[in-house]
Amino acid sequence: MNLESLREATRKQMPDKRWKHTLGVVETAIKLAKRFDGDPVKSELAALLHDYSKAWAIDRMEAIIREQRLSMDLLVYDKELWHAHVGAWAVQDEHGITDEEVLDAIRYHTSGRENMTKLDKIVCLADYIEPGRDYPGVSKIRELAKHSVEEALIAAFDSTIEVLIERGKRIFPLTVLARNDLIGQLKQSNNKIANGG
Ligand SMILES: Nc1ncnc2c1ncn2[C@@H]1O[C@H](COP(=O)(O)OP(=O)(O)O)[C@@H](O)[C@H]1O
Repeated sequence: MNLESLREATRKQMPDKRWKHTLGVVETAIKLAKRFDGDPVKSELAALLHDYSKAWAIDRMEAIIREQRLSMDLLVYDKELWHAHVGAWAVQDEHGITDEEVLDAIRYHTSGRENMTKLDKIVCLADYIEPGRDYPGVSKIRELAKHSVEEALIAAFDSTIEVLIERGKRIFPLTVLARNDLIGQLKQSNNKIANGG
């Protein structure tokens, strides 16, 4: 399947507002890939497909999670998390996408995870800072994203965790693990710099 028909198929899954957001994520992911030595081709593909199932009915997503045994523990957390796992399954099922790196970047774009790949980081961060995003703290995250994917993602996860706490919601633990891991990665790279390389 070529990129143009994937675009059309993806556009059909969502309302115009979500499609506009998707195009913003694509544009931002390509920029981040160029800035941080990522893979612009995979970044474009994963960004295009990241919200493939976002507008699907909750019942449809729940059925897929159960039938495909995607990640049963997901069901007790915010439904906003479901589309990422369902989307990774759907693009494989409907369009034969088999690149595990791309599928993982779709699957973990909302929560993050431990040991995020560069592609995971790029797609997740692009989703937080694409030009259409407007929420408290977004300009600080955009500023950080000019020099460090890790620092920007930590700030992004902080903002999500803060909102979840304010609203008294459960926190899906992968986001906490992702944040801890990114802090460790930053410490390591700072130590390397302090020790001369
Ligand atoms: N660790 C988490 N635990 C619970 N809910 C989460 C977590 N991370 C993200 N979410 C939920 O997912 C939402 C963001 O999902 P996202 O795919 O970025 O949707 P949108 O593109 O509509 O902002 C957050 O507002 C929050 O409700």
